[in-house]
Parts: sequence; structure tokens; C-alpha cells
Amino acid sequence: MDLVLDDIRVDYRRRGTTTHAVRGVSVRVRRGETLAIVGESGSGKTTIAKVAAGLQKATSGTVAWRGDPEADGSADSRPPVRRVQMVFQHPMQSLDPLWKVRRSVAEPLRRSGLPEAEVRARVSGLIEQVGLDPSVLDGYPRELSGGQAQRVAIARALVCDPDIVILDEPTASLDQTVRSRILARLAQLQAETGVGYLMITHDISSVRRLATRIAVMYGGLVVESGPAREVLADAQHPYTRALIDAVPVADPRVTWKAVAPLRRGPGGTFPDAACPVPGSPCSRHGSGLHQIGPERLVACTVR
Ligand SMILES: Nc1ncnc2c1ncn2[C@@H]1O[C@H](COP(=O)(O)OP(=O)(O)OP(=O)(O)O)[C@@H](O)[C@H]1O
Repeated sequence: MDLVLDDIRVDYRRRGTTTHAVRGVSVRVRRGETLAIVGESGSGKTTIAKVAAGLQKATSGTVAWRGDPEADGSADSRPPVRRVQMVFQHPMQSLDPLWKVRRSVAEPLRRSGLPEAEVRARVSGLIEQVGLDPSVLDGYPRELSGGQAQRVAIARALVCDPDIVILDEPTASLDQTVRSRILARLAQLQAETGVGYLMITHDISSVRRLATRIAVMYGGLVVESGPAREVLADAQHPYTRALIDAVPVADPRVTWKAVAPLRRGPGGTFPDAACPVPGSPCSRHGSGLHQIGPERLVACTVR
């Protein structure tokens, strides 16, 4: 199911003044895809993310689930709030410092009434999926590095198998190497689970790595949107051009190549393919992972 925000407006009233933070924004976040919302500070990105997550009430407009619930296997009785999860810029925001990591990750599942043995198995499996050793589950958040804590926050967000995860500047507080690994892991998790991402970012390299579609916000409005490849190749709005021009492509020798149509495999996973970069891990994906596009499984190749 897709998450559809239609004609959202948000006004903040404070001490007699009104800020029109969002002035009529419509976006659709699809399963298996990443919508990147970019825009300068104060353009309304976080406000839209909060509305999508149910953390902020819109002044007007609607938030709804649309699509065919039978077709994507998400016809279930989970309340809507469980189908959207949020990963914050600072991972400690979603982890209770007084709880062991296992409890923080498991809590949403426990509340669903799943037997304890299944909770433990799923939590351990997910921690490995995000690239951590299960031993971190028995420690406290203060014992984790920033990158490890963000991986735990991602595991926590995914534990109830949400349709959509909102990533609000998910790598902004991390250094370049850790950022790269987290982005690779997010791409892999999307390929494995079909989760949709709504990513808020200022970071053009994150956009290049993950985005399927891009919406550019300016002054509370979406001023430019479309498939990521098109927007990046031919940006119309000055803000988008400035954002793209400011940072060079991480590795200009790397190009994308479609290798297989996107199909769901058994157990809800997508088919895998061999990375064509011989010998070493792919420089974009970190470990020979494969980026998923809207309709195609793609692998990178070096010119
Ligand atoms: N709780 C609030 N009360 C009053 N004004 C707010 C509140 N939250 C945000 N605003 C204002 O709404 C506008 C949009 O803010 P928002 O945080 O959504 O922008 P943003 O694009 O995410 O910015 P940044 O990239 O700096 O996080 C800004 O002018 C901001 O000052």
C-alpha cells in the first residue's frame, strides 16, 4: 500500500504570528521506492515528514493509504500507525538510555502479542540484517557508536515490517564512511523487504544513492518533482541546481546498468544478482549490494 498525502497545509501559530510552513503539498510514497524530499532549511520538509508519520496534524489536506492491499500482501489488521515508522537524525532519540538494546528493538513487537521466542528470533535476525553482531542486544545505547546506534534505530523501525519508513536526515550526524555503509544497508533492506522510504535530506550523495523519485521543497511548496534520474540530470529549479552542483558525484567512473526486471521472490524478497565489479566490493554499495530502481534491479559497473 502507498502512503498518499494530498494537498497538505500546515500553519503554526505562535505568539500571535502564523507561519505557513506547508502550503499545499501532495506526495505519494510507494512501497519498494524511495521518495527523497530535499529543500533548503525552513522549507517545510520535516513538517511534511511529521504529518506523514502521524506526529503532526495537518491544518488541512488528507493522509491516506491507497493501492491494492491484496496485490502487495499487506492486507492485514495492523493499525495505520504501525505501518509507518520514523528514523530520526539523532538515533538516541528513538532509544531509551535506560533500556538494553534488545528491549528497545523488541518493544513494538512485544506490544503486538507475538510469542517471546518469535520476538527474540526476529530481533536477532534483524540486528544481523542491519550488519551488527547480536551481542549488542545485551548492551545499553551508550555503549554504541553513532553508526551502530543508527543501525539499531533502523532495526527498531523495521521490526514490525512497516510499509513505509520515514528517514529524517538519517546520516547527517555520521561521518562519511559510516554514512556510506548505512546508505548501502538501507538499500539492501529495501531490496529484501520491499519497504518504501520517505527520506528528508540536504545531502545530494544520499539522494543519488537511494532516491527513486525526488520532490524539491521551497517556501512550503513542492517546486520540482519527478524520477530521480530526470531531476538530477536536468534540474529546473535554482535550489536543485545549486544542490547538485555543490557536490561532485562520489565516483564518476561508476554507472548504473539494469540487469533484471523487478519481481518479488519467495518469502517476500527480491531476486539477487552478481555484482559485475570483479574482485572488490562495489564502491557505491560497499559490499556488492544491489540498488533497486522503480521497475528494475540494477547493478553498477565501472567504466
Ligand atoms: N513547532 C513549530 N512552531 C512554530 N513554527 C514552526 C514549528 N516547527 C517548524 N516551524 C516553522 O515552520 C517552517 C518549516 O519548518 P520545517 O522544520 O518543516 O523546515 P525544514 O525544511 O525541515 O527545515 P530544516 O532543514 O532546517 O530542518 C519554518 O519556518 C519553521 O521555523
